[in-house]
Amino acid sequence: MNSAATGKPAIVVTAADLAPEALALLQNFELVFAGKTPTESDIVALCRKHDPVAIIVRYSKVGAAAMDAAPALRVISKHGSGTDTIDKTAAVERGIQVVAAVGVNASAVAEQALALLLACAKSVVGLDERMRAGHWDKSTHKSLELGGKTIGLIGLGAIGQRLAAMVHGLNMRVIGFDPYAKNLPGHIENVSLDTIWSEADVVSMHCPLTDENRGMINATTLAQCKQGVILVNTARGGLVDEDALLQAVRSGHVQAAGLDSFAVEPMPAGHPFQQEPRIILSPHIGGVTSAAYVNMGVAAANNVLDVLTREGARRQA
Ligand SMILES: NC(=O)c1ccc[n+]([C@@H]2O[C@H](COP(=O)([O-])OP(=O)(O)OC[C@H]3O[C@@H](n4cnc5c(N)ncnc54)[C@H](O)[C@@H]3O)[C@@H](O)[C@H]2O)c1
Ligand SMILES: O=C(O)[C@H](O)COP(=O)(O)O
Repeated sequence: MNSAATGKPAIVVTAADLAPEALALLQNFELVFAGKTPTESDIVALCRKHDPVAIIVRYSKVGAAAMDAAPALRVISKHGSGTDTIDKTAAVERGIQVVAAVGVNASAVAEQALALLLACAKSVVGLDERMRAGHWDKSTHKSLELGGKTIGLIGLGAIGQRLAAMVHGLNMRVIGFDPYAKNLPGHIENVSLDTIWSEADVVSMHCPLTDENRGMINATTLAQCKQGVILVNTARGGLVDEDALLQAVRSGHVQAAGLDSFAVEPMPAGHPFQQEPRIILSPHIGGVTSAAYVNMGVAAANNVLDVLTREGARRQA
């Protein structure tokens, strides 16, 4: 619906801002920003008030209630790759298109996964803290050498394949599990999940979160992993049973974990991960380099424009 104030159709953005390059593409729309930490009910209220033609999703869930509050809604566009916070079934039922900006943050996230992996293998954070406290651990410390070790990538799409190329350069053996991947480069072996658990020294998550794979890293699968495995998760927190991971790190079965995504975000104060030095944390910033932030905004905006243009053309035909 067009805004009474501006006469322009509205777009709700579930964030506080967009890159200037994305704003420039959306000048013919009234942009309604939901703020830094919007809840699902905030989005529903904004939809009811502004009846947007599009929602650009960064934070918060977008479910059937938001869709029903916005009769003009034609497209839900993810500022990024993962669409797990969008109720896609409800969108299909209502003829609303869901689009994602897949690939534009792949290098950024793969680099973050590598940074977390290296931080785990080389104890970067712990050694830094020890030195600042006046210690010199040269005679006692031994790092893990990744060259020659096996990494198991779960999900071999844009990010998984970028990381595969990076760790191939470290002379790691790269195995992966992806039931849908085709035409993989020769340095990646697509194997069964059982092979991942039994052969990987590092397991790194790069698949979408779905109802089928929620909690796939759990007490059972962790127990199947090699003693001393490192887990990296830059995908979605819901893929990991956090209690099971914590127990496995505390027991030493998991040597270390590098996490950029969490079951609940922002991670609640007092979360036990904060007390565990062998769990390295980053606040879901894997996809947010300066370049990727621009690219995600531009792709999300262009995806909105594409759908609205196609819809307009279809209506005129
Ligand atoms: N931390 C971040 O900031 C950040 C940024 C971007 C993406 N992500 C997450 O990473 C995920 C992957 O992103 P991408 O851009 O590589 O997406 P992508 O679509 O290019 O790749 C995902 C791959 O996972 C595979 N897959 C689907 N279900 C699977 C399953 N059950 N087991 C194994 N593989 C499966 C698909 O076939 C596909 O090849 C996103 O869905 C998102 O959740 C996180
Ligand atoms: O799925 C994604 O691409 C990420 O979660 C990043 O998206 P965001 O930084 O816009 O939340």
